[in-house]
Amino acid sequence: MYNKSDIELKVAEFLLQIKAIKLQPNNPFTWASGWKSPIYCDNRITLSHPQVRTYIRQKLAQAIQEEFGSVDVIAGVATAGIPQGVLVAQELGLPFIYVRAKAKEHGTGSLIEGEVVEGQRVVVIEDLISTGKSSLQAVEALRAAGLSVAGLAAIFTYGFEKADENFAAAKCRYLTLSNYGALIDYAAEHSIIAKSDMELLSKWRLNPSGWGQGQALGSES
Ligand SMILES: O=P(O)(O)OC[C@H]1O[C@H](OP(=O)(O)OP(=O)(O)O)[C@H](O)[C@@H]1O
Ligand SMILES: O=C(O)c1cc(=O)[nH]c(=O)[nH]1
Repeated sequence: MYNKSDIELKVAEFLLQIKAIKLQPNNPFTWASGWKSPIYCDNRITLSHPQVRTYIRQKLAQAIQEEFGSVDVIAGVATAGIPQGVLVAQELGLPFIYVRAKAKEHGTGSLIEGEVVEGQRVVVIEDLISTGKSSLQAVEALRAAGLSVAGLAAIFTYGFEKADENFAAAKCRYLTLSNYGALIDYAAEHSIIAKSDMELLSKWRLNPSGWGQGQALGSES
């Protein structure tokens, strides 16, 4: 049986343990959306840890079966969603395709790689959702190619309202194994993140799109 809150906390624990969660308030990360952020969740590091990547692969596969039912093909979002998607496709014994951020400019000129079969039911695999823009760009490409998108599954979401709005507008369901709330709960319970950083994260989380703009870095108030 798939117990969501246990999985949310277990994945958060793994991400902290393997140092996939990075904090750099004084040297903020620039996200794909252009937002500046004191935190970065690098799910790519899970690939270097067989125990962690196996857990993620198995739990994503289980969640997909429970939430989305029968599926014909798994699609990965380039680049970080590709290896995770391959692992899930292997676990489920399904074909795999992937969606590039933009069409290849030489060779086949493809936007989607692999065997694209119109009418197939696909689940899209992403590593992480911030605004959801990268994920939904892949969803739209798959729909434009004639596939039916059952939903999207990712390892982690920041749980931003913006992402929920974007997925709702695109009429696309999504699930994630873990999220920012679970990460903060786990870190607080086990005193993993320093109090000063926890306070900074609380302020950041109130206005993530505006954080780091027009203020001295590391001293936002
Ligand atoms: O929800 P969003 O606001 O779109 O942000 C999340 C996206 O950002 C990251 O990809 P990135 O573009 O950094 O590239 P990569 O996957 O090639 O590493 C991540 O892998 C997601 O695809
Ligand atoms: O929004 C992003 O670009 C992003 C944020 C994050 O924490 N991790 C990541 O891989 N991408």
